[in-house]
Amino acid sequence: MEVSMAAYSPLIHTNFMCFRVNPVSVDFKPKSRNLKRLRIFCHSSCLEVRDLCYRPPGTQLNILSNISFCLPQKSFGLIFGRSGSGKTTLLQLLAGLSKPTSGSILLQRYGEDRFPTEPPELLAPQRVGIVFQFPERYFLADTLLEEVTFAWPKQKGGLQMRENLASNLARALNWVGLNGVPFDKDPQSLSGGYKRRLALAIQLIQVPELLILDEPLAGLDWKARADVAKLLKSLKKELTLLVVSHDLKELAPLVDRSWRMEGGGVLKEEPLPF
Ligand SMILES: Nc1ncnc2c1ncn2[C@@H]1O[C@H](COP(=O)(O)OP(=O)(O)OP(=O)(O)O)[C@@H](O)[C@H]1O
Repeated sequence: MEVSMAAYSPLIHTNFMCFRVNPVSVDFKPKSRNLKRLRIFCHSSCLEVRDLCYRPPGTQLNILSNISFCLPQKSFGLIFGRSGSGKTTLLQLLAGLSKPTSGSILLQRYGEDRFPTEPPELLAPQRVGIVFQFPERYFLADTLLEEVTFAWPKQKGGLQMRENLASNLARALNWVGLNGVPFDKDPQSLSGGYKRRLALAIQLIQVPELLILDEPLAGLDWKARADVAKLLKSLKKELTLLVVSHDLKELAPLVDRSWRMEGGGVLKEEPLPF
């Protein structure tokens, strides 16, 4: 499902995140076919989604039914499944664009002893970054600099936040490989792959706790797809990524956990189907 500009524009610029934590060692039992049960170094926090249900206002049918899963910090989760099964709807709930009918979206933190440090906290939408399908369709500005700074706070009181964002800007552009591109370049003149990089950079400036991507390879040529997949692999070293995609083979090497969304909005952990 594509998202209207009205829904997208404020979101791409307003989802902020504020803090990061250090990794500790925990047991991680991936069910993916290609991964043995192993003990890896990870994760001082974990996204925990519990019993999430969604029924659009005024309807009788649940689009999402009792969805529960967890995704450790700095890992790559992939959701696949048939068109219309509810994948985009789930991403919209995680990003705070819609409110769940019931259930919760939490962040559980762990101490060095690998036990929870305190009860899980609600994951605020400001700490989630989201890149929608075909994000370049929603670019608004005439220059790269205007695009990345579009929704930075303009009022006087926002000075501190502007300074923080500015100090992250170079790092974000560097991260996605846009550091050599002139600030006055028209975003629409970039190649397909570089437009995706720009959409990612806008989210990375805010260093999200969770970065959500809806069909990140859709509509790109083979070279750009390979480049974006490589970029996602490098982002995974620093961020927690949750991706919805039909491009399973290209993303498979990155995947730590995968789930199939079935009809009726039921999510089941499942290895990739090939
Ligand atoms: N506000 C709404 N009211 C009624 N039905 C809705 C609403 N939002 C989504 N739907 C329906 O919910 C179902 C799930 O849609 P969604 O876009 O989440 O599926 P998807 O798995 O992401 O599909 P695709 O892979 O094609 O993007 C669809 O049948 C859609 O028409």
